[in-house]
Amino acid sequence: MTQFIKGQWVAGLGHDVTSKNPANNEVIWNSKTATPEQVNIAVDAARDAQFDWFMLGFDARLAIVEAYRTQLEDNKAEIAEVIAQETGKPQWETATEAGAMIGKIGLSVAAYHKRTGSSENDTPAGRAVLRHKPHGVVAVFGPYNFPGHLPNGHIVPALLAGNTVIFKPSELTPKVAELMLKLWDKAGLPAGVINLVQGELETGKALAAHPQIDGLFFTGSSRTGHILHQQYAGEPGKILALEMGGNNPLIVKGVQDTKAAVHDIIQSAYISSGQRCTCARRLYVEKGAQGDALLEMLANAVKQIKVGAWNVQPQPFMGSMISEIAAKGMVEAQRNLLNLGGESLVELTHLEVGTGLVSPGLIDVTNVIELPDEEYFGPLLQVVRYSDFDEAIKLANSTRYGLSAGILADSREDYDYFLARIRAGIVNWNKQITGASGAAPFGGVGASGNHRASAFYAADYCSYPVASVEADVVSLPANLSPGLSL
Ligand SMILES: NC(=O)c1ccc[n+]([C@@H]2O[C@H](COP(=O)([O-])OP(=O)(O)OC[C@H]3O[C@@H](n4cnc5c(N)ncnc54)[C@H](O)[C@@H]3O)[C@@H](O)[C@H]2O)c1
Ligand SMILES: O=CCC[C@H](NC(=O)CCC(=O)O)C(=O)O
Repeated sequence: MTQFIKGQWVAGLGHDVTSKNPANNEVIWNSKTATPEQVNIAVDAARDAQFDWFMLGFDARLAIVEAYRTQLEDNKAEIAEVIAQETGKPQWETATEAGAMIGKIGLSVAAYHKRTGSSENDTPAGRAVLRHKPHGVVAVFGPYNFPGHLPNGHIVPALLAGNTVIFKPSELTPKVAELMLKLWDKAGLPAGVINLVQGELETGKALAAHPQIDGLFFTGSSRTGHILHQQYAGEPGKILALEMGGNNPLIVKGVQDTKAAVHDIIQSAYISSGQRCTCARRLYVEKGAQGDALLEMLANAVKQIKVGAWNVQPQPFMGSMISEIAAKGMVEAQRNLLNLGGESLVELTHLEVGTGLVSPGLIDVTNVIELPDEEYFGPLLQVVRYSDFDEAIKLANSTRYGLSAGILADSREDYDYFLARIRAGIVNWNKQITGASGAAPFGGVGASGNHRASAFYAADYCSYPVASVEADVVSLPANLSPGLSL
């Protein structure tokens, strides 16, 4: 029983699907997909439950969301283990993902009040009241790389605002989604308020195209996000929030502490085996001796990064990629860059047939005339040597994406110059460009998002404002308009 519809666990009626531990190919979950008919039933259930959920009021909804937080806290170790087992990320890292899921509750409550909530002002025309109402029934689509934290970042604010939800997780991480729904169920969420439909393209398409959803909150690839955006053309009444990928640049300029810079570069490019939307993909390093020294130290450090299965001790920095297919995709991406004229500084290799384990790679692409503007979603950092700062910024901006960007530079002036010119939703100075805070808005421009930032601003896309002018009784104005007599 792996679909959760109208408060009941039911079997999928579609085709067989499995989920595998990518570090050893062992099957850890199997089921059948939800059919389009089951998606219809889930949407109907969410529609039936929505008004009562809204009318419960914020405090009653919050009490249930807080009961969910208690479930997350009580089951934190299991959540971290299931995420690790299904994604391949090491346990030290998935413990932080489970922690972020817990932290999301407090942040979403604060954001609800700060970004939405209600307010009143007396005006000459009457009492002006601002309230926010939920959109209604919303679909949440999640990615595989943060299968708990990122869907949670849509679901929690959506429920707090009074929406009901149909959640379609990544087909690569169904077990994490199932565990999340078990915890919501234990928290006492009324039937139909959240529904889970598991499956692949057929299930996702049926949900995204359903006429009875009022909004869709998506985190995933730019490719899928663009398909959804086209699908929603001509649907101004539906809210679409797209959180997509990036081809993120990091510039190094005038840094004294080379070792610290190398550390920030590694945390930017190789954490989660390069499978974060915010990961640095392109590194701009000044030509000359200082740049040569930095690259030498970086290459040595990259060669020493420990890679291994999620549960080995001592823990590796990088776990497995999500699948063998993803690992092979990275080997292919590297081959493509080499064919275009790239020069390998550290080779990315597929470490074990049948697994997603790869070693991290570093490639100098300075001589590639037309660098593909692609998000290679794995541990392969492209290095470009530059001659002057304006050239580096121009190259950094030569992407259709605009998610994260950063500069490592000891000069405040250089940072200000960069900040004014770089086009991205997350711009960091002397800090890694991964690990964004949930207390800030999180979203990109260009092909990375549609101006509906998530994290602290997720509250914004979970409701719409209602402006009212009110008086307790009907009363005549002191002066009637010219030409009126009563
Ligand atoms: N900006 C962000 O906040 C953010 C965060 C995490 C990941 N990402 C991006 O996500 C990507 C990795 O995740 P992924 O590979 O799981 O993404 P994906 O686009 O393949 O899948 C995301 C979700 O969409 C569904 N889907 C795929 N095609 C669909 C279609 N045609 N119609 C409806 N649903 C469809 C999938 O089943 C899944 O649930 C990377 O590009 C990464 O940069 C972005
Ligand atoms: O993979 C993409 C996002 C990873 C992560 N970003 C966040 O967690 C945003 C904050 C939030 O949603 O609460 C990162 O930047 O590493």
